[in-house]
Amino acid sequence: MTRSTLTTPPPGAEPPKTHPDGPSAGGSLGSHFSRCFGCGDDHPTGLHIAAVTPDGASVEAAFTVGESHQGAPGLAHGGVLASAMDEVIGMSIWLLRKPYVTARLETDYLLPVPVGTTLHLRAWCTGIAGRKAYLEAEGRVGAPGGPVAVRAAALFIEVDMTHFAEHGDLAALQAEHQDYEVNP
Ligand SMILES: CCCCCCCCCC(=O)SCCNC(=O)CCNC(=O)[C@H](O)C(C)(C)COP(=O)(O)OP(=O)(O)OC[C@H]1O[C@@H](n2cnc3c(N)ncnc32)[C@H](O)[C@@H]1OP(=O)(O)O
Repeated sequence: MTRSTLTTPPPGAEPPKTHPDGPSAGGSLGSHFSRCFGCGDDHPTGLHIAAVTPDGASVEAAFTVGESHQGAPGLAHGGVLASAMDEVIGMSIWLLRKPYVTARLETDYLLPVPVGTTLHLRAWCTGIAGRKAYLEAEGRVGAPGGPVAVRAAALFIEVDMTHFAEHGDLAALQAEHQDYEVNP
């Protein structure tokens, strides 16, 4: 894909080290927050993406484009597809059990995606350099080996829990993840 230097691991980047508390090969990831637009079960209009990890290091999910995801008539909105990419990439970095946020997301749209299409999504980490994580994702039409409709590359930055305390609603996050501490 067309990927900028900002989302390309620099020389010396290390492979990701998955956390022992993360799901093992074949396990489900679950939602990181019930009201998340990408994965939350309680979000009324969200994407409801549910992922598994085939190997403990990458994630896979299926996302069916619905009526509410249209941009042009009958076709998926590009922003919705970018959201799906962001979500599975975020799920894949959560295998490290450290909080990261999206700093940069690059997306290539290779094929139009009609309403009713199931996209088979996959995301993985290509390297870690300090607080920076480099990640990629793809969405294939109809089957895990189908044609690639969307590709993405991302730079995620590791933050600490004060990021959510200062800018968001840490209490809501901790209500679902009692293990998070603001000052671990
Ligand atoms: C606990 C579970 C939580 C799960 C969360 C799931 C989230 C799902 C994914 C999302 O949707 S996250 C929501 C969308 N993203 C954001 O709201 C992030 C908004 N941006 C920020 O909060 C800050 O800009 C950020 C934390 C990313 C960085 O700010 P910092 O002050 O911590 O770091 P700094 O600006 O010093 O940048 C650190 C390094 O990253 C680089 N960098 C930061 N932003 C960049 C960018 N956009 N492009 C390229 N490089 C970037 C920056 O140049 C620098 O490189 P060097 O160390 O080499 O100097």
